[in-house]
Amino acid sequence: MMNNQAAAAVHADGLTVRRGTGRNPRTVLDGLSFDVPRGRITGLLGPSGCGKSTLMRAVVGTQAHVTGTLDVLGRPAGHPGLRSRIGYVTQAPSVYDDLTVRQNLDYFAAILDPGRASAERRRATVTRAIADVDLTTHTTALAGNLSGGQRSRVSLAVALLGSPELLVLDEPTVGLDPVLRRDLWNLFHDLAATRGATLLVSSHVMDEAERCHDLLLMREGRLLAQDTPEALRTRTRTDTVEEGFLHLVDAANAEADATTAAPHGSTR
Ligand SMILES: Nc1ncnc2c1ncn2[C@@H]1O[C@H](COP(=O)(O)OP(=O)(O)OP(=O)(O)O)[C@@H](O)[C@H]1O
Repeated sequence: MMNNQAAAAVHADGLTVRRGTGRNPRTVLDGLSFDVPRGRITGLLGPSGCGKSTLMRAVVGTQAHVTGTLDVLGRPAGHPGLRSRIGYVTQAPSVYDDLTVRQNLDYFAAILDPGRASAERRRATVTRAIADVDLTTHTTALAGNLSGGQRSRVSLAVALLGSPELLVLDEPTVGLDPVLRRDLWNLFHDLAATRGATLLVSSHVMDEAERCHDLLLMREGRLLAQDTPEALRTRTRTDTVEEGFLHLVDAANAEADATTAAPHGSTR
């Protein structure tokens, strides 16, 4: 029998995160338990503020006040040995505006793979990463002169440099036109299929859910469902993941209302 937990790229059990300062920290992730399977694309979907970025920060090890179990590539999240195995792209592109696209990539490649002896390998890696994100015609452009979408793709190229086993991408398609969005999703599928990478991709656009292999649907810091898009549609008897998500939200609300309205004589 396959051991899902051992095979998972990310395994969470009772994952809880409290954020905020002072005497009133808020629970923003509330006891999440899930697995992110290896070599597949898992979409992390839910409305703005539901906790997607916090979950991603916990996975890459940059989030404080994390409790419960959170294992990443077989090690506790945040373990130093995971740094080179994970590529992380935040919502704010982290590129140097006064460097060209190629110089940005050269800079980060030199940190990952330093030394004169690896210069040729670095050059090839940089060229491939630029091609991956379709910026070959912009290699000599200053990052500061690029559009928002192009800058995001430079960030993504940086994350691809080390051929990471796990890519954590926080809303990578925000602000992109439909053609670029499609091209990026094709790239994500290619990375999973040909390089065996695991991708955890967040979005609040539900139609992007249809492009994922697996889904984690979140709402208000809780997990509403973990399913494939098809299984979710079938289970909720809906035509789209968006309708399925709304169905689950309505069911959760009805359950909460029923609990609140429980009769006084209840034995609970
Ligand atoms: N530094 C912080 N201190 C306290 N609470 C925070 C902090 N940052 C975020 N939060 C709260 O944590 C919750 C989850 O935020 P998070 O950024 O993870 O959501 P999200 O789903 O990624 O939202 P979006 O799609 O808008 O990026 C929100 O209610 C937010 O207000």
